[in-house]
Amino acid sequence: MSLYCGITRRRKSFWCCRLLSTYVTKTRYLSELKEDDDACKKAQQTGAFYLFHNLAPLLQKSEHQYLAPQHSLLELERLLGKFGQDMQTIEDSVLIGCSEQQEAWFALDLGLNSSSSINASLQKPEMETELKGSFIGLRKALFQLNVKDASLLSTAQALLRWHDAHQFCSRSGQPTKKNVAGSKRVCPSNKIIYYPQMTPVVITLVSDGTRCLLARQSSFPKGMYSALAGFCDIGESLEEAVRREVAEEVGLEVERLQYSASQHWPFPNGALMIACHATVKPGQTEIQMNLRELEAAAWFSHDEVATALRKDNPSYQQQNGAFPFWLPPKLAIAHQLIKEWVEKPTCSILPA
Ligand SMILES: NC(=O)c1ccc[n+]([C@@H]2O[C@H](COP(=O)([O-])OP(=O)(O)OC[C@H]3O[C@@H](n4cnc5c(N)ncnc54)[C@H](O)[C@@H]3O)[C@@H](O)[C@H]2O)c1
Ligand SMILES: [Mg+2]
Repeated sequence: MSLYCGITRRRKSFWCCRLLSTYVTKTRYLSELKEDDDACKKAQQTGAFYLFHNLAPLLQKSEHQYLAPQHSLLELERLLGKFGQDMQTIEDSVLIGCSEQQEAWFALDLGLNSSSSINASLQKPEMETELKGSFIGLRKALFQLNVKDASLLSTAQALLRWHDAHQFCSRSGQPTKKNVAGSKRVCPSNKIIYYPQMTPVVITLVSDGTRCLLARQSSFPKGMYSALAGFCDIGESLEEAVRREVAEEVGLEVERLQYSASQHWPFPNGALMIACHATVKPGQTEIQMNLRELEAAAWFSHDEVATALRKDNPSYQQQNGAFPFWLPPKLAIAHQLIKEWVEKPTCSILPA
């Protein structure tokens, strides 16, 4: 017994003294900032701010891509002062991450119609000149950002949007108050805590063993086809959501399902995209398209898909008036799912 205790003690001290990895240190720092308002306020002093206006991020154009500039608290205070804005606006900022050196990153929207920023929407062009950038819709800019900025700005936009839409307690009707990091809102009258939410969405690449099924909605850019996507219903498992969505949209029953990857997606209101491969029952490949949801759906050969993957978004129209077939850009999980199938078409017919 005593020997056992000795080993346990030695192990414990080993774990406590072990140098934590940068990732673990960073994660724990962020978790501390979410729980400790004073620590988070302190982090703002040395932190960096990403600016938004009505949920459009401030961006600077650099050759073929956009860059997301950072601003210090001092620069932000100077900007707010110059435009006669209330310094309290800074309290609306939300924590979105930190660097490896533990410089905290925040996002702040200068244009949302909270009481402290009511005049800001009038000053957008002047602010853009002052900040040497433009506030550009994320849908337009997302695919011209590097992976780090795309991920940070997607998180930031989803969090800012959630706070803007959850200003009041749904039970008491009283204004809710955010913590400094913006990881929750609390109703002062009944202490109900609201946490930011995202909606689970399944995205499925259906295969019949040799071909894959791609579809388009009328709202997609012309010529672009993607895997089948759909919001999970309440109470559903991931598997049930995939089966239902495929049945609803193209009238087919899938039988084998394999999880591939997931991705946070900022549209329409912050979704967790869960990507899967699935196969249809042998011989059951006749598409019965749901016209309320889709404009077109078809089976595509391996060659057709592999060729389309190599092309960028073609903005030209063919002579017959049709638009060439193309696939979602690299950053979208749909692209990754399709690429995975092209590289290994059997990935969707492995036993689940
Ligand atoms: N990142 C990617 O690669 C990728 C690819 C395709 C689709 N998507 C995303 O997936 C999302 C869902 O795809 P879809 O539009 O085909 O879904 P869908 O097939 O479930 O159809 C959308 C309809 O579902 C209903 N709906 C049910 N729950 C909803 C909820 N929580 N929020 C909004 N609408 C809800 C609405 O009537 C809406 O019109 C899209 O918004 C799109 O942005 C992402
Ligand atoms: Mg759909």
